[in-house]
Amino acid sequence: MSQPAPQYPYGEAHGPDAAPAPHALLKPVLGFLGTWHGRGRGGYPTLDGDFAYAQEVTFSHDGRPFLRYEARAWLIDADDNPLRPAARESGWWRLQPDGRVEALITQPTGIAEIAVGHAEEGTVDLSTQEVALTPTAKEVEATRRRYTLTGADTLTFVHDLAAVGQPLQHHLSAELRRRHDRD
Ligand code: HEM
Repeated sequence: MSQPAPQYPYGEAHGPDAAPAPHALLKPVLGFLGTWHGRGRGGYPTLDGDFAYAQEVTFSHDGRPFLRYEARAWLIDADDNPLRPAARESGWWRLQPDGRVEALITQPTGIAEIAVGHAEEGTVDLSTQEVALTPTAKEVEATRRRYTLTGADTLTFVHDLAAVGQPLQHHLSAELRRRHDRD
């Protein structure tokens, strides 16, 4: 008797030419749309040494003036073999008419960030406005994230971190390439 539950009827676009058409406010970030992967290096004064990691990042939209953002990383050895899963996060970048970006980003380590910044052609620079922590999360005070399109298919990412009593400083940098098998 009962009808099948309705399926979500709206599409998700992973590229500027995919449907639905992007909202006009997404113009400064159209080059980010899609899935990226690559390698990076990280470290922090409280850690024993630097580490190498690989990462996959996806930006998509549903026609409204925000991007959906998802990233997952894993540690790798010198031959690119996976060592263990590392940070994951997901969130939303809300584009404003003057190019400001308001971002909401959450991580399974108990950290939720509200970050603000701006998008110009090819770069997005976000700094923490507020961090909320679950009771057992590591003490994170602030972050700064810079994403730069260095070519149509290359994206660099730099992440600074103020946490566990340390001032804002480098935690991660990565160079990502666009994946063409997913659009
Ligand atoms: C590509 C993404 C990331 C990678 C590969 C990464 C990797 C690491 C690694 C390997 C450690 C050492 C502890 C461990 O082995 O788990 C660490 C520590 C830490 N990371 Fe990250 N991380 C990433 C993103 C982030 C982000 C987005 C934040 C915060 C917003 C963050 C905050 C921290 C903090 C607070 C510590 C602990 C430092 C300490 O207790 O001394 N990480 N990270």
